Amino acid sequence: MTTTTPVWNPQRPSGMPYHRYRPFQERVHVPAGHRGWPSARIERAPLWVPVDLRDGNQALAEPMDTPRKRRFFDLLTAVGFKEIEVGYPSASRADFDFVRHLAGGGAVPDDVTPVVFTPARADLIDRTFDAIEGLPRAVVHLYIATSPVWREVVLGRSRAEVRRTVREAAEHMARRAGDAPGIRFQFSPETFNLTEPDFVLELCDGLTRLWDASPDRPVTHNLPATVEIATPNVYADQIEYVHRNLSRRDSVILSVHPHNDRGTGVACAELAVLAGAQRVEGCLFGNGERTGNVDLVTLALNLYAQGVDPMVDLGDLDAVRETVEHCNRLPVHPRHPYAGDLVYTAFSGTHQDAIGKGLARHARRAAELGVPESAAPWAVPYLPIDPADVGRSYEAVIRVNSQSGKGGVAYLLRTHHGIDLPPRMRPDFARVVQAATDDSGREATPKELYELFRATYLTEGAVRLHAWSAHEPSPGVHRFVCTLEAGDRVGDYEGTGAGVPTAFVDALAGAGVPVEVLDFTEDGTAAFAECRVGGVTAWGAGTGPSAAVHAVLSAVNRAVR
Ligand SMILES: CC(=O)SCCNC(=O)CCNC(=O)[C@H](O)C(C)(C)COP(=O)(O)OP(=O)(O)OC[C@H]1O[C@@H](n2cnc3c(N)ncnc32)[C@H](O)[C@@H]1OP(=O)(O)O
Ligand SMILES: CC(C)C(=O)C(=O)O
Repeated sequence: MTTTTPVWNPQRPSGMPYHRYRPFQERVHVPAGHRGWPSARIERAPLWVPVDLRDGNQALAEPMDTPRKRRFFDLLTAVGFKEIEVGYPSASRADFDFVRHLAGGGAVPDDVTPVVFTPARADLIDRTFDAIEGLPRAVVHLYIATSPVWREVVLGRSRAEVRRTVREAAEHMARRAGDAPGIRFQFSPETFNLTEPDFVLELCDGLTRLWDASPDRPVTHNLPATVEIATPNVYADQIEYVHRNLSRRDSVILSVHPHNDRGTGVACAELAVLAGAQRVEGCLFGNGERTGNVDLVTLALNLYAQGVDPMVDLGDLDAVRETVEHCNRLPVHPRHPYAGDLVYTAFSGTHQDAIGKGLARHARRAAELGVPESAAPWAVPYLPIDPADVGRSYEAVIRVNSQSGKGGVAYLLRTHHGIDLPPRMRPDFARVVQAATDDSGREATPKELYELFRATYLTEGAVRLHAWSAHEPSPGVHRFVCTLEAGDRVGDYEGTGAGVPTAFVDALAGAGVPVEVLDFTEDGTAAFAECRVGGVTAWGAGTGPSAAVHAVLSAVNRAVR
């Protein structure tokens, strides 16, 4: 990359003290090696492991109590998660009690395995094992920070001392587990992404041996980006290096645990899976320490949007969100991928136009294929997935404000009120709507749009029609008899024509109001007419049984106004 500023870029030095921070290359050694991840593809979902009840929970101002944790746990099992980190039992009574609550029976489905988290201290490991007593299956997850800064600043231990601490903790875990068949082990070198790769391999391989892992009883090695420090490609290189160099690879489940400090947690997780990770830890909607853990909902639905089964059912995403918001007492952002209130909504005109056309084509395509719309292949512009697949209706897809255009306005009138404006009339009504929304500075609801439509096209004007009748004296010949008030003249008139509107126009001519009908459309709900009167052109509309007559009358009144 060039270091001199090109002439076309007028940006100036910020004055911020950026020089206080070091590039990742100076903080961590990323081994060069074979790099297969750039050309890999994700063809099936990794094992998702929600850590909301531990990592998410430890980041909350008010940690969850047992009823909230239980509600969250039930949601996770209902959605289809099969391994769930349920707490840090030695951290607090609330965490311990919840694990005891699960051990009490009834809550954990037979195919779900709870994970419990422990630091490398014998007394806390004991408390952890006391908590899981009675659970038929559990993963006991040991962690310790391993990177140089954490070793020096936090733990005050050398590499050798950390290695010894890990070994002693792991031996203690093995003793406590005895020969219980349902207990498996997990290890996390916390701050993996800042740790020397050879040290990670030394610790992980040592534990694979010590815990005697096998393909039938694999160990999980979980490699966290505890605090994100580099672009996601660096994390992918780090993961691929471990993936390719771990011993007894078939006895290891390689897991990742990205955080989101740089806002790239999702990218890190996806690239890590390309690089060989088989298991991903994260939280629903990205709760967690600081900027959060990687968001499992986004990851799962990103796969879904690529035609890969996410292996969790997020078909009622609003219900999932509601439970998570209740348990965490934190709102999900309206722009949050897939789940936010606004993520399937377009306000801007060209997007609305494209979505409206896309939805119409989707309906035609489904009909051609003879399948329901919910089964037809999806290709609607600006909507990466069908909102209906995650339980959203199309109702909020298009919303109108001053940024909107004719397509969006017409779509809302049609879908909410059954009024299908003819294409040539749409710009006319869009101008009316734009003037109103520019004046108010607000969105116009479908009800307000209808009110504007009514006030614009369905009101009376200077030319008034009093008593009238129409009949067809002979086939194809219509006769219109009426009393008309035009300005200060009132009189009885009659006209004939090929249809009711033309017979009415003939009567109008007799009353001294010469009208030329430029366009006329009628459907079951409404009629629309574009008329020219005295050189002025205007659109009008009518509804109900005399829609055709009122459409012409409305256009005339708008033209003579
Ligand atoms: C990245 C992560 O998410 S890690 C998980 C973070 N979660 C939590 O901390 C929530 C639960 N934590 C706790 O309940 C407590 O911190 C405990 C029980 C673990 C320890 O409590 P305390 O003994 O009061 O110590 P404190 O909370 O100050 O933690 C610091 C101590 O833990 C040590 N420590 C930190 N990590 C570990 C570890 N993985 N294994 C062993 N000891 C550790 C530190 O070296 C420090 O020891 P020191 O006091 O001798 O310097
Ligand atoms: C220790 C691991 C699992 C963790 O929570 C982290 O590094 O953020």
